[in-house]
Amino acid sequence: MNFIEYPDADIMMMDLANVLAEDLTDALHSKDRVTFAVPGGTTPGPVFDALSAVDLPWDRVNVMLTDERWVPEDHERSNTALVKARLITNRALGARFLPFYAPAEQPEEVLADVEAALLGAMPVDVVVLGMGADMHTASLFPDSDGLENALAADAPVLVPVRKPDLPDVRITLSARVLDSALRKHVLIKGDDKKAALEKAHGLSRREAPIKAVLDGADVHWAKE
Ligand SMILES: O=C(O)[C@H](O)[C@@H](O)[C@H](O)[C@H](O)COP(=O)(O)O
Repeated sequence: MNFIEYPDADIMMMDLANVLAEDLTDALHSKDRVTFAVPGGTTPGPVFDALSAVDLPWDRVNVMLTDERWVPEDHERSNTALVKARLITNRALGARFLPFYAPAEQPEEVLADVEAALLGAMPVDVVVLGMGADMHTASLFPDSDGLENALAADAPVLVPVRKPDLPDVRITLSARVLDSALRKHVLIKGDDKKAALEKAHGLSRREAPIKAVLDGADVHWAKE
């Protein structure tokens, strides 16, 4: 793990957008199409804004989430809506978005079809991940139903996750899929998340799921 500290969050967001543009360009030198996985949440928006303005062959880029809340795209908590509004726009409008959500009460009803549509885009070439102060990443939440499956060496590509304190069911790329990405970036802000990352080193993957993706990852941190 490579920990990179920035003087402020704005500089971090711009720098990460530039690094991601380089990573995607490098990946595109050796593949016709590349796959880019991005998180939802409140942190990555400014990176998406900056990256969407970069002149890349976006029509050769598959974009998918690291995880999604099981809600329709018009729901305020939809990560799909966030990515379509702030990343797949401007010069990146031509990127191909591969959705995780499909109209069904529960993800298990459509999981096989959703996952089948992703297989052609595997493996993930470049991934950006967030992290919570509880040391979750994507939707790999400690003490959640689905975590064991999502952490398994033979896990499927997508895993449903449920936890009583989550407002909705989640669907997440499994740890093995996230960890196998060629380039891994973790984007975090604030002292609480820095402390959580330090605490994670002494814990298991079940207690601190972020540990499942840290080998070889660049962690980008700014105070605020
Ligand atoms: O669906 C999501 O919310 C994200 O994919 C999730 O994994 C996020 O990255 C962390 O929860 C951090 O969220 P913040 O950036 O809002 O702190």
